[in-house]
Amino acid sequence: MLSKAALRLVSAVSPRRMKLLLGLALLAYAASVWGNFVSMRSIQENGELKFESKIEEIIEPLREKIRDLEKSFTQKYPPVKFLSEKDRKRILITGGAGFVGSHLTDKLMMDGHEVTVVDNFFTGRKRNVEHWIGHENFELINHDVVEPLYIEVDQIYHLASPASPPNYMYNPIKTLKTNTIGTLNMLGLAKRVGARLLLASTSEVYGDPEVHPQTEDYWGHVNPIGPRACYDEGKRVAETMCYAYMKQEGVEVRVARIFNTFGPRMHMNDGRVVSNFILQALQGEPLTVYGSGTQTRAFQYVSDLVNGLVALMNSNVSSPVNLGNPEEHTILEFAQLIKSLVGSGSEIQYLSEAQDDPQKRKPDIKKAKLMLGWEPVVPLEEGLNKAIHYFRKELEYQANNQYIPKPKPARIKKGRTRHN
Ligand SMILES: O=C(O)[C@H]1O[C@H](OP(=O)(O)OP(=O)(O)OC[C@H]2O[C@@H](n3ccc(=O)[nH]c3=O)[C@H](O)[C@@H]2O)[C@H](O)[C@@H](O)[C@@H]1O
Repeated sequence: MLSKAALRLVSAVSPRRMKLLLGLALLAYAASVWGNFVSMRSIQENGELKFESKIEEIIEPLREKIRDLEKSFTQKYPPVKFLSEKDRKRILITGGAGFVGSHLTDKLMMDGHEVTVVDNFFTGRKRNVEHWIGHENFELINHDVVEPLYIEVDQIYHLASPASPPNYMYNPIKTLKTNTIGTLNMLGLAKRVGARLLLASTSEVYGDPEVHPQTEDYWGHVNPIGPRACYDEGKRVAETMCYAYMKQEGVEVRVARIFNTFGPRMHMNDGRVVSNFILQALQGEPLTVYGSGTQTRAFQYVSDLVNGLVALMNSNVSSPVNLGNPEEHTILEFAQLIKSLVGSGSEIQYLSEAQDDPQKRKPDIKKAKLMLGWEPVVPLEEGLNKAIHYFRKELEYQANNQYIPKPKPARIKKGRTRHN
């Protein structure tokens, strides 16, 4: 039926119309083919777009990570002043990676000087100065001052020596060598290059003092054969060497008698009273008081000491100067203060008295006030809170990275025990 009707229609159409119709059909076919092609392309393009945006989603966080890594590799240093050639000094700090030395390094670097730190890392740590490594004004040398050193400098801050009683008693001969041979070497260097040398001496030169508070003209009361002598006598002879080089060789010397100092970057195992009490209070352990706790000390915050050292170095005072905070406390009062600042319920544990422990100590700082215009400005509690914050962070750090090495068994060789 349908084919008959179609035939009739076709025969009714003239050949011209037929051509037109065929042309139109061809055009429609071509259009439909093109349409399909275009829609397929757009599906494909859409797919590609989606694929690309998916890849972008994955890549962007990776790019972000690379940017972060690049940032962490491009070391950012603390801000440093620009000093003209005339004002910029080449400064050597022996023991510059230690507790006091590293704070002094920070100050002198930020003031715009060129600083060379020399340390044998017995009590110092690279970590204390790592924020300067790579800076054009900074150099770190792993060197023991017991060996000579040949460098060109304008000023020498000679701080190298263990300062905590357990550390300096650990190897008394080494403590003596550091304070005698080490000081001779540094004075020799100062003489050779015409540098000024500041010796970090100590309140321990007064021993267990019979004069209170201690003035610079007091000669002291030291047991020359006791357990503290390696440090006390080592520093006393170091002072003697400074003045011999000054008189005989014309070396410019400065001598700072440093009283008890505390602050961040004290070693966790330092063993001095401030770090011991803070760590004990933070961990809820008993605070170990040696003896009755009635012995006294006066504690200064490290930034005050650093300002005093720089003021002394740049002054014209060549005789010894006390640098300390005259606020005196008994050790027991000090234990109670730290307990309350930490908010700790730790007990007080009385242990036997340390041999030759000075029974009272407090600096007379009239000379520093008058001749350097210096005095401590950081209140004890403020300084202690900073130190507590530091040790709290150190404990957290330790807890997250704790690595307890297994003790190595002694190696047996040919039937005999060898000490590793
Ligand atoms: O901190 C310092 O700058 C000084 O430290 C020590 O001198 P010392 O006063 O004996 O320092 P600590 O070991 O902190 O002792 C202070 C007092 O606390 C007592 N102490 C210490 C540690 C402890 O856990 N418990 C405790 O009661 C000691 O017996 C002593 O009476 C060094 O010998 C000095 O050279 C140094 O300048």
